[in-house]
Formats: sequence, structure tokens, C-alpha cells
Amino acid sequence: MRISVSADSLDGVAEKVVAELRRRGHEVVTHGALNPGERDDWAWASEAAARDVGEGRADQAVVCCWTGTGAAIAANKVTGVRAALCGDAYTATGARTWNDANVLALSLRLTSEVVLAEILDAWFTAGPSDDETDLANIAHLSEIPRP
Ligand SMILES: O=C[C@H](O)[C@H](O)[C@H](O)COP(=O)(O)O
Repeated sequence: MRISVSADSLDGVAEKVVAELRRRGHEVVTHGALNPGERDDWAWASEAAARDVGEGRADQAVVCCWTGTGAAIAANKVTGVRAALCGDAYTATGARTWNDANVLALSLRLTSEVVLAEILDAWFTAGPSDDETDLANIAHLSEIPRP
């Protein structure tokens, strides 16, 4: 899978995310602090990675900032992106299953290497549900008017 990864700093688990994804056989594209010379503030870095997904240059993205909150908010502004801030494997499984999330947002501060591996295991194992109600919820996302 081609995965775009952004971070607003190299603190915490940022470079581990890239290494772990490559170790799992994914092609990784980097943005923000992971790509020297590119703007690394969280709104810009996360937008760049999310746009890769929204515009078809990547299958999925992982967006990171200190808390993960700003990265998730920015990614969710991009059409076609469903970003989920995940702090544990259960949330990651739910995000893929019930929300068909295509962008994983992570906290650089709170995500240990062990929890990162658990989250990625869950994220790449789970797939979208075919339950009618789940599908209706996903479809409705594109019907909610933007201001
Ligand atoms: O949601 C925002 C993120 O957690 C940022 O990583 C945090 O605000 C730190 O950003 P800065 O280093 O620009 O103050």
C-alpha cells in the first residue's frame, strides 16, 4: 500500500511510524518535519498527507502531531478523507470497521512504540463493515453540507 505520513516534529514516535510502515512492506511518502524543506506546522503537514489520499496519490495516510488533534482536524477538512485519532488498537479497529477511516491520526507524545505496533496491527487487519447502517452513515458524510 502507498501511505503518506506527516508529522509536525521529529519528537516522539514520528520516525518510528515511517520505519514501521516500511518494515511492513508499505511504500511511504513523507511530509512536514519528515520531509526537510517542507512546511512542518501541523495544519500544513497534515493537509499535505491528507491531500495525497483525497487526490488519489496515496491509499491511506498517517498524520501525526503532539496530541494528534490538530492533525486529525486538518486531515478531515480534505474531501474524501475520514481521519480518526487513535490512541489504542480497539479504537483503530473501530475506525476501520465502522468509519471506513482512511487516515490514521496519532499523538507523537502518547503513542509508545509498543502501542504503535498494536494500532498498526489493528488498522491493517480490520476492514470496512458491510452492515447497512454503517454504510448509510459513511454515505451521509458526503451529504453533510460544508459551510
Ligand atoms: O494539535 C496540535 C498539536 O498537538 C501540535 O503538535 C501542538 O500544538 C504543538 O505545536 P507547536 O509546536 O507548533 O506549538
